[in-house]
Amino acid sequence: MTGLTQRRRGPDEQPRPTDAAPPYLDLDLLEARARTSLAPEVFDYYAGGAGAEVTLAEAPQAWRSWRLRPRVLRGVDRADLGTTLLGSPVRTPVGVAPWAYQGMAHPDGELATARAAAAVGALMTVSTSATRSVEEVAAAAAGSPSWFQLYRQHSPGHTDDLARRAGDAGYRALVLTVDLPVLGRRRRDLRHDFALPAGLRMANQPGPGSAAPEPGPPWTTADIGRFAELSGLPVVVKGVLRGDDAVACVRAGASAVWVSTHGGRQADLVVPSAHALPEVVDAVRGEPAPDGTDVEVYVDGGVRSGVDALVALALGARAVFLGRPVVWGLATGGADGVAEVLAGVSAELAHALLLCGAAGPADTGPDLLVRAGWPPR
Ligand SMILES: Cc1cc2nc3c(=O)[nH]c(=O)nc-3n(C[C@H](O)[C@H](O)[C@H](O)COP(=O)(O)O)c2cc1C
Ligand SMILES: CCCCCCC(=O)C(=O)O
Repeated sequence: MTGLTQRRRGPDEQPRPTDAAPPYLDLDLLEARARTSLAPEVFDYYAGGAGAEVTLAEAPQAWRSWRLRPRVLRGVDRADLGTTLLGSPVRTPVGVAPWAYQGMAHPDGELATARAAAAVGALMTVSTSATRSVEEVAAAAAGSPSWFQLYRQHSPGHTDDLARRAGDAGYRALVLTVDLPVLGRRRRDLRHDFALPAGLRMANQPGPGSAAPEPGPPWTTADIGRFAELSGLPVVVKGVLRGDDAVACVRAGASAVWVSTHGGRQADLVVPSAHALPEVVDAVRGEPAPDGTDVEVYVDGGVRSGVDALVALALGARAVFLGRPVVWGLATGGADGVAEVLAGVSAELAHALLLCGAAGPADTGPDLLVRAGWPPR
C-alpha cells in the first residue's frame, strides 16, 4: 500500500498532499501530490491540453452525460473482469494508454509502469517517445501482453525499423497514433519553453534524442496494411473520432480502432470520446478484422472511475485506457502507485458491474444506459 487510497474528505474539503490512510482511490489527491513533487513545467506538460483546454475539461464531464439503468434480480453476485484484447488474455479491460517521457515522473520510468501493469494483469501501451527502449520495456513486461505505439519519425526508414523491432520484441499489437499530424498548441508548454530535462533522452530516437524532430511524409490508410506486414502484428489505429474514418481504417487492414482526443492535447474543441464512441461502434459493426473476427473498439480520455469505465464498456468499448491517472500513480508511488491506480479503477468497475446486475465486460450493453436529461446533458 502506497497511501494512494485515502480516507474520504468532507464535501468542501480540498485534497491535501499530506492526507493519509485507506480505503478508496483518490485521483484528485494523487494529482495534488504530483503537482507538489514535480517541477512546474513537468507537471504542466503532463496535465495540460491544447488551445483553451476545452476538450481537456469536457472529457470527464462527457462520461457523466450518461446515466445507468441497473438491472435487478439477475442472480449476479460476482463480476469477473477478465477478457481478451486482440486475442491476448488480460485480467482487466482497464489498460495503460501510451504516454511519453515517463522518466520525468520516476527514475524507473516505463519499466516501472510495465512491471505494474504485468502485476495487475492489465495491458500497457508503450509510447514511441519513451525514455526506455522498445526492448527494455518489453523485457520489464516479462511476457505480459503489451502493445507498442508508433509515431511517424523524421526518416521513414527509422519508422519502419521501429515497427519491425516491436514485432521482434514480442509486443502483441502496433498502435498507430494518427491524431498528431502536427503537435497541438499547448500553451502551458509554450509558456515554459518545455524541453526534456537534461539526463533524459527519447530512447527510441536516433542521436541525442532530446527533441522531437520534424516528422517525415504524412501517413495515409495505405500505411496500415504496410505496418501490419512489416511488424507481423495486428494494427490498432488510435485517435479516431468519426465512423467514416473508422471504417476506412478497418477496410485498409486495421484490427481495431481506438477512440481518443489524445487527452485534449491535439485539436481543441473536438467531440469528446464519450460522445464519439457510439458512432464509431455503430460504423464498424459487421466490418470484419483481417483475421475474420469482430473489429475491437477501445476508448480513452477523461476516464476517472470504474463507473466511467462501465459507461464506456456499455457503449461498446472492449477496453478503456487511462492516461493521466497512471501519470499521477507513477509520479507519486512508482510501480506500486501505478498498480494501485489500475487495481483501484478495476475494483470500482467490478463493483459498478455488480450494482448493475452485470457479470463482466461482455455482459454490458446499451440497455444499461440512457442519456442524462434535465440540467446534466
Ligand atoms: C503526458 C502525456 C503524454 C502522452 N503521450 C502520448 C504518446 O506518446 N503517444 C500517444 O499516442 N498518446 C499520448 N498521449 C495521449 C494518451 O495516450 C491518451 O490518449 C490520453 O492521455 C487519454 O486521456 P486521459 O489522460 O484523460 O486519460 C499522452 C498523454 C499524456 C497526458
Ligand atoms: C513528435 C511527437 C511528440 C509527441 C510527444 C508525446 C505526446 O504524444 C504528447 O501528447 O505529449
